[in-house]
Amino acid sequence: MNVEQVSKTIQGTTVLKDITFEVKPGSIVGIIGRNGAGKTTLLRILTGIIDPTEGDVRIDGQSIFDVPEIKQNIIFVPDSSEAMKNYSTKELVRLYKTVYPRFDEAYFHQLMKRFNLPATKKIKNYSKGMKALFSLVVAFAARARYVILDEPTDGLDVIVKRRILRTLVEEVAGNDVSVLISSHRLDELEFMANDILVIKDGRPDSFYDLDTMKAQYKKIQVVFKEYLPEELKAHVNILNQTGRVYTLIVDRNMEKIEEQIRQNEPLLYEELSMSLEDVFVARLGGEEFVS
Ligand SMILES: Nc1ncnc2c1ncn2[C@@H]1O[C@H](COP(=O)(O)OP(=O)(O)OP(=O)(O)O)[C@@H](O)[C@H]1O
Repeated sequence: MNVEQVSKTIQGTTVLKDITFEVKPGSIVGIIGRNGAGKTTLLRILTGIIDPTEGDVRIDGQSIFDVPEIKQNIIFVPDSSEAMKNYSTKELVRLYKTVYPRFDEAYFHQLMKRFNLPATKKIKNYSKGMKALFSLVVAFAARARYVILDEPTDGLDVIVKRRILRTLVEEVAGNDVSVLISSHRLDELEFMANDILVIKDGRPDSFYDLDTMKAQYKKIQVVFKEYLPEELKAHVNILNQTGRVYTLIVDRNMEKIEEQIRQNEPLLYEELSMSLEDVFVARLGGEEFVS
């Protein structure tokens, strides 16, 4: 799937601007950004629910907006199953079969059994966890090549969460499905995503494979004799400060800053490993993260 310079303006406001990236077959792409950055709007465009103001989304070179059948390759799992609530499992299977001709009923029943999901007359009778699992069962049974998930583990207990994440990883590995996930759970994305798209105020901030992204920064723990020198404050991200102990994120290219830190003869200077959460703070943190 190729997302090409997608922009969206809603009521005169630019919600997305020039988003371009590629989803490779069999990969998991995590979409991260602060609240209101435009993630859900982007997912809705990628699914063909709303049109972009500019740009295109193509699968095998064909636009999902020009060739409606192409949308059979994409399934969207929204963050709520509200739309399904008054349907029975049977009715939903029938419905999905009309939209997704490759819907695999045998696989559907296999997954229902695996998750101990009973058939129900109304989806609203399911618990929150059951609803989330059911949405996933339907999505994978549809045999779409691209599964798009908005906050798939929001509000779920740890057991259900793990089952969902494991199923996602298995599907990608076993069936060559590609998954796009918008999530605030960076620890979860870190465990499974190959690539990460960072959106900042509707604009692409970066698109990297996770390892390259982490390699761009250095996380260091440093203890100064006094406090962090003023001249450094504007050039580092302070992740944490306890007394004179600082955890900082420094851009790898900012050798001058590192040199300046060392010139202050810190009592301790230690490199730590970067997490995706650290990258998020470094790229999107802004002022309020700096103490
Ligand atoms: N239909 C709409 N009408 C007006 N504004 C909209 C509409 N849809 C989205 N927006 C605006 O677009 C911006 C991006 O919203 P979006 O829901 O895509 O963000 P998000 O990154 O998914 O946020 P969150 O992480 O909080 O769910 C917000 O400022 C929102 O108010």
